[in-house]
Amino acid sequence: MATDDSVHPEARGLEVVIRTAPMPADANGNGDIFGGWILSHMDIAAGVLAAKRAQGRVATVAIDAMTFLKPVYIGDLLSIYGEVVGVGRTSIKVRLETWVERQRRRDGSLTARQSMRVTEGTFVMVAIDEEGRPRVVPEA
Ligand SMILES: CCCCCCCCCCCCCCCC(=O)SCCNC(=O)CCNC(=O)[C@H](O)C(C)(C)COP(=O)(O)OP(=O)(O)OC[C@H]1O[C@@H](n2cnc3c(N)ncnc32)[C@H](O)[C@@H]1OP(=O)(O)O
Repeated sequence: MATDDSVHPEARGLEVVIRTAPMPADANGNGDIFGGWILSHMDIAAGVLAAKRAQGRVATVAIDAMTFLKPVYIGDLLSIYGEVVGVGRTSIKVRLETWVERQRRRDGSLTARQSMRVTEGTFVMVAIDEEGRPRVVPEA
């Protein structure tokens, strides 16, 4: 996946997996959105894409190259885009980008609408069976 900040993922044909709006309860002590909140949504997004590809249950085994590029503010509209970038015997690699649409500054005052990439990361998901053991990813 290209990581050119100037090219929106929708223009690159990536699908939005999760779209949500962070709330004041999701903020950290600085008033920005807690990284763990964003990460948990990315984990779910990776799970959705991997579960579709695996045609069933998956578990996260590793998160690689996770980068928080810019803070997320209360009032942002947050969208997670992603795609499957690799399939092993039992594992599926999903690359994700989180983007926000912003109309308010950190202090809540209105600003011109902006769109920016705020995180990126690669999640390794494993297809698992009913007992939680790795299973072979079926042919696409
Ligand atoms: C039809 C559907 C509609 C869709 C609609 C459903 C939507 C539904 C969405 C729900 C979305 C929720 C998504 C949340 C997902 C969690 O939050 S899961 C919770 C957190 N994760 C866990 O608790 C997992 C704990 N770990 C484990 O249980 C075991 O380690 C695992 C994952 C089963 C793997 O078992 P293992 O014996 O270690 O397996 P092993 O054979 O050594 O390795 C398996 C594969 O992983 C790779 N691997 C292992 N370790 C690593 C590592 N550190 N780095 C990279 N790769 C690794 C191996 O190379 C291998 O890959 P392949 O070569 O086979 O491709």
